Amino acid sequence: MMPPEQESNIAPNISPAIANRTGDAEPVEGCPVTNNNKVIPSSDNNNNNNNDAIHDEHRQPTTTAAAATATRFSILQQSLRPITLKFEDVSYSISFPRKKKNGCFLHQEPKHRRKILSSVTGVARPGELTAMLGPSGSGKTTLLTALAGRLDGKVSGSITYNGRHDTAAVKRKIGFVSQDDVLYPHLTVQETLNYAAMLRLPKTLTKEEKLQHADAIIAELGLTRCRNSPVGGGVSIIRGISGGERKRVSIGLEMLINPSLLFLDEPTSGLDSTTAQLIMSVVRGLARGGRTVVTTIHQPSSRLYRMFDKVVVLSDGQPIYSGQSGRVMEYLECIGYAPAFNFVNPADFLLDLANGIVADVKHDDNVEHHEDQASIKQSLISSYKKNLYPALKEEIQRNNIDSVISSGTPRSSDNQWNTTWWEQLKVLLKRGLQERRHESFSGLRIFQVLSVSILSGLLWWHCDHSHIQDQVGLLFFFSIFWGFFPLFNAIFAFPLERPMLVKERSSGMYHLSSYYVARMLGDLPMELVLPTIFVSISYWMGGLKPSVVTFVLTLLIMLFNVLVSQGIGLALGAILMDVKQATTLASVTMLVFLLAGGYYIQHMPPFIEWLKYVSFSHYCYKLLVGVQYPENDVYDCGHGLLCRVRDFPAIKCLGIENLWEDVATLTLMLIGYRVVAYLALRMGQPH
Ligand SMILES: Nc1ncnc2c1ncn2[C@@H]1O[C@H](COP(=O)(O)OP(=O)(O)OP(=O)(O)O)[C@@H](O)[C@H]1O
Repeated sequence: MMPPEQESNIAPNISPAIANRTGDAEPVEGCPVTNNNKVIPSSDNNNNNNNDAIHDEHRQPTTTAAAATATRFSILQQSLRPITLKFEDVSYSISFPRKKKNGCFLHQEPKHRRKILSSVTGVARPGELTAMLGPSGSGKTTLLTALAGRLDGKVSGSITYNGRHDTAAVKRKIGFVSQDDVLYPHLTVQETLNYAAMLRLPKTLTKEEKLQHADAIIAELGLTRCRNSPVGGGVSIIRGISGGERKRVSIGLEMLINPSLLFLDEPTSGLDSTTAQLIMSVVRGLARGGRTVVTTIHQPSSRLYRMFDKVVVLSDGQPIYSGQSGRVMEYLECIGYAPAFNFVNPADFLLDLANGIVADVKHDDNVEHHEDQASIKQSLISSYKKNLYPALKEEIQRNNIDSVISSGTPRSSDNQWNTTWWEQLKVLLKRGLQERRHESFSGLRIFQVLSVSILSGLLWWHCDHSHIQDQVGLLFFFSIFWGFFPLFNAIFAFPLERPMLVKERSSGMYHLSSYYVARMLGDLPMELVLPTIFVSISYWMGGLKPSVVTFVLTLLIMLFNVLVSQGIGLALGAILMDVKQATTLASVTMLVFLLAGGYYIQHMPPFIEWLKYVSFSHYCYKLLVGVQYPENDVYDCGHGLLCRVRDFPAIKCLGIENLWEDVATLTLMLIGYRVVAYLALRMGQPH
């Protein structure tokens, strides 16, 4: 292992041979292919040089790209810190509740455990591209997520980064490209990378340098042509850039920080072979730049397979090979699984074997061959344990000593946020407003509010002051409509943004509090403008008190109501993180609040009367009525008599006494629900 000062001076484009400085493992008796320590220049690997250039017809002239790349490297070169990833006996299980029969568990334990990963061992070094192969469901994604320190639940075994177990110290040096592209669909490619650059690049860089860096990535990934197109996709399936371009944007987001350790989950899934080749060339170029790159891949072509330096092959969560990609066939031949043809794609051959299929295996009379799939898999697992595992362990043990000596203490900058809290808030707010501008002021929403306000204005058209019952009906409608509407909008906020939040928080991009405040502030324009339009129309059409002061107070109460209702929606969404469940619960809650609001039932049985005290609609309704009908307000109650409005039965039983108490209760609710939403988010997110 290199001394630290030597490590940190590795230029981004160092050769893998320089990056790999480790001792040689002893060959294990029986099979010669056990040297996992070096990138061996096999004929396969030599061919890879042809792939280093990115063949992209959409790329900018090389001079632009080269200049941009030079800028990028000069800005971030010092942040590249080679990381050796070692994983030893990594195992992972999940537990499921057992099915009940006649109310009883079939087995003694109420849960059963399923092993997903079993004792996976390997090493990935700077400059190397390591691929995880295996059939679908073999545990590749689980292993990748565990290695990136992002797997929920307990992972047994040891995972170290330069000999250290602590992911927090290297969190911001790790890039993770998930299988599904988690991107904002309405932002353009340029905006996506610009905002990420503003959040992820160190505060030592100026805004211009950050944007310049984003430009360089766009050029380098051949995204210049589509830089101003929306990313697309998402739940509403917006038409945007192609799947391959979207994948490149995802990779670009991770390239921005010049990660020392890059994980990619099936970066080529669903892409044509040329685009897959292009993406893997980019990935390989990143590895050759001194990064440690680990990727899962489903069914690589032989061209792609040749790009890998190492492979880890899984079968039902158990490793059957872990080592040099170029020597896998030699190893398989040695353990009696020689291919029947000369030109076989090693990846196909490996996947067949991992599935327990030996159709393409040369028949050798001297070697005993199992027929059933389970025995074949078992035989491969046993061979791995006998031939490869001891050498891997020995290599890890030997290098552990070097790593501890060479890794030194983590840099203080590794644990710091890249940007200040205020900067995060500003960028997140701007990004949120830009992303949600369509949904916030969509024509449909405006139409919805306008039509309901005009309809209610017509229904209550110039309602006479003596028709108290009708007027309080309009006020109650105000409080209920603007209780439902913002609540159901707010419910979607966190469940829909969860994947993005988890992804960005896992990368240490921002404080949860800055995100939370930005999200709340970002929603305000829509939450406040629409009710203002509504009240302005319905109030005057409905013939409520023609006083500007009363109108303004009514509007303020409505806006207050909207904020409280939004808080409940945010809290329900954050607690349940499931739109369907949250919507169901919200409907029940609002129904209860509506019934207990004080309009429909004036004399509730005492044992259930408490419901009205938790209903924000009740307080809002009381305030609206209190403002509309001051203490000494009178109405014509027949026979030429004038009666006090507050003595009207529907108002009297509301018990309007001290309106400030209602304001205080609503304020408590306003703060309380938001605190609950924040705490629920915090508990469900990476810290
Ligand atoms: N949280 C979970 N709950 C239930 N099953 C899980 C969970 N996580 C993983 N599994 C199961 O573990 C196995 C491995 O899953 P994983 O996603 O790692 O496989 P994979 O090799 O990446 O598959 P693919 O190539 O299809 O993406 C699968 O059978 C999957 O169903």
